[in-house]
Amino acid sequence: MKHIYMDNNATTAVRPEVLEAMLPFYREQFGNPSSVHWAGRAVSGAVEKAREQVATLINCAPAEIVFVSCGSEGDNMAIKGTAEALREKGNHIITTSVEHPAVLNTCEYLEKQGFRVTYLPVDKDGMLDLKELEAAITAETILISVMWANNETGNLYPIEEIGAIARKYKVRFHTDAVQTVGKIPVDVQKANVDLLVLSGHKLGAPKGVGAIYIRRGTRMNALIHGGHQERNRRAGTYNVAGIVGLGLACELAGAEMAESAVRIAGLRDRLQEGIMSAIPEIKLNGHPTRRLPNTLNISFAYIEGESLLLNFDMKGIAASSGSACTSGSLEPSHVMGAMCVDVVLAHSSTRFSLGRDNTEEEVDYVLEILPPIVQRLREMSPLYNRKEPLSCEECQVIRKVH
Ligand SMILES: Cc1ncc(COP(=O)(O)O)c(C=O)c1O
Ligand code: FES
Repeated sequence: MKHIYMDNNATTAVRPEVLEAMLPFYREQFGNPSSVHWAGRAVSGAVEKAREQVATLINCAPAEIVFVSCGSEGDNMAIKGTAEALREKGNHIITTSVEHPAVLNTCEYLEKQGFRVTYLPVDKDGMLDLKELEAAITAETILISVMWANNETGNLYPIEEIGAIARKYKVRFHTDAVQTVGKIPVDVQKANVDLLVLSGHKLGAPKGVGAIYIRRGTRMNALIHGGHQERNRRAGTYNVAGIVGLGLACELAGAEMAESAVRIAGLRDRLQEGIMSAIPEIKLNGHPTRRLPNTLNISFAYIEGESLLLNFDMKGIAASSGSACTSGSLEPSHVMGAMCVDVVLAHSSTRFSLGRDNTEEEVDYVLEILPPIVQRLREMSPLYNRKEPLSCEECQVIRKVH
């Protein structure tokens, strides 16, 4: 059976060159970079080289990069570290209703600690109203946290404009760029961000490593206390091999980005157009143009995203419904809920996220097998046969989305 992987927003394969570069650090170069002897010295240079590679990709100074274990840790550090450090100044945080759980659940945690959080709504395309954002700022606001790209729809948020607003009101600005870095150009100077988070496993580096950019002079509390690594900003023995892998993946992504973004967008558009011309009653979720080059999120009315994925899986195709963190539950995604996608469509939202290894043949294979699967599932669907929208009262599956 063919294996076609179209779930690159969940995770990516480690690039072969990246794995090769990492291996020596599991073998002969096993030292702890914090040690002053030969074994430590042999690897501390590799960590610093990786720091430069990451910094170059996002246009900051190497000293402004702190290595962490994953995107979730970076988001926790950015938000909790700011909330604690600026508690005297104010207790209000602004974010959006479509953030990843790493941000949303951190904000909910802080609400329990006495912080006030504004969750900005989005329109039906999943976009923000910046006037609403500006109006939400008060004298108490200490942080604005808006993701650069949404993991489910691929929507790109106007980070430069939000950064300018944050500057105007002297509010700190954090962006979760886990889905963005490595896919499209990211420049922290142009974007006016103070804190930015990225994650290795989304760009061809391994799982278990990420980084946070902390603009020079940004006062933050640490999340993990212990040794003096990362100039007291993040304790814990370095994941040397992971960090080396992240550094190389960033360098490769930077070198290839222009070419690969165009190629991947071409494949994504071929998939989108093929689906749209072959299957009726579908809806594109997210903004049609302001989105990542690799992401396509479509709802196939009347069918369950989960059953579609199961049928895909049997044909060797890996895609996803909702985000990797929330799929497995039958609740529709909070992102679809925030976009007011109706219940029949929310349940059938399916995400294809392409990557550098996908080919035109793979797209064509998906286009060949998809229409008959959708047709068969619709024929089996009681909703399709009755041709009427489901009311909230009748909804057995969704607890509360609107
Ligand atoms: C937008 C976004 N933020 C944060 C994360 C969490 O990153 P990690 O898996 O490295 O913890 C993800 C992962 O899916 C994501 O898509
Ligand atoms: S349709 Fe709204 S809760 Fe079921």
